[in-house]
Amino acid sequence: MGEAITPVRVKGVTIGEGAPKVFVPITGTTPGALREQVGALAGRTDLVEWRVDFFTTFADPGAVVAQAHSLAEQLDGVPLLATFRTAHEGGDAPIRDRDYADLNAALAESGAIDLVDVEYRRDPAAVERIIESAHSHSVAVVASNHDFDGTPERDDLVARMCAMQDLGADICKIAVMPTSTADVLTLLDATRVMHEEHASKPIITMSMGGLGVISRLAGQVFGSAATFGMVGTPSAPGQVDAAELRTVLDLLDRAR
Ligand SMILES: O=C1C[C@@](O)(C(=O)O)C[C@@H](O)[C@@H]1O
Repeated sequence: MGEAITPVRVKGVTIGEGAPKVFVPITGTTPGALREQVGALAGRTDLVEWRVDFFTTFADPGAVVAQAHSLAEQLDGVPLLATFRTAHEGGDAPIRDRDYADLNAALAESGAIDLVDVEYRRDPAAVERIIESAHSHSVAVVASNHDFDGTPERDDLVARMCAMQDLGADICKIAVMPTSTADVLTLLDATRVMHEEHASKPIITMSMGGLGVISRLAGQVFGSAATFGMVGTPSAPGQVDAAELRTVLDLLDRAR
C-alpha cells in the first residue's frame, strides 16, 4: 500500500477525504459572461474552476488579477481554482512559457485564488516558479496533464502522476481520451495503482468523451478524489450536469 494521503483543505472544502468533490468550470470570455456563469451556479458545486485561457484579455495580468478578485467576491467562500489550459494540452489559447509563468505567478500571489493548475510538462523553470509562488502564498498546486488524442499505457499514466507528486504538487490530475472501452479501464486501473501503491497526495483522473463518462461518475471507487461537472457549458468532452453528477456520487459514496 502507498503512504497516507495528505488531504487538501481550501475554505472548508477537503479534497482527498470523504465523498469526492465536484469542480464546475466557468469559461466566459468577458467579465459579464463570467458573472452570469457564477450567478447560475447557485450552490451546485464544491469548487469552481476559472478557465483563464478563454478570457479575452488573458494577456494582461492586471486584468486577470482584477477578474480573479471579482470572481472570489461573487463566489463568496466557494474555493476558486485558476487554470490556464494551454493549446498544447487541449486549451483555448497558445501562450509562451514566460507569459505562462508570469500569469500564474501573478494569480498565485493575488490572494484571490485558492488553487492553481500547473501543466507539469511545461518548461521546468516556469513550472518551478509557479509552484514556488503558490506555496509561498498558501495556494494549492494542482499539477496536470492532458492527452486529447489517446490513452497512454497504465504504467505511463502512473509514472506521470508520480512525477507530478515529486515536483511538489498538492493534487495530481490527469485527463485522457479513450478510443475503446479498454482505454477507459486502463485509466481506471492507473487510478487504482496510483492510489493504492504510490499516492501521498489526492489524485483526480478522468477518461474524457462519451465512453469515459463512467470514470467521472465512479472514479472515487478507484481512488479519484474529485471530478468535473458542468452547469450550462462543458469545458471538456464528456462532462455531465453537476446536479446529476452529485446524485450519482452520493449514491456510490453511501454504498461504500
Ligand atoms: O483538467 C481538467 C479536466 C477537464 O479536462 C475534464 O476533462 O473535465 C476539464 C478542464 O477544465 C480541467 O482543467
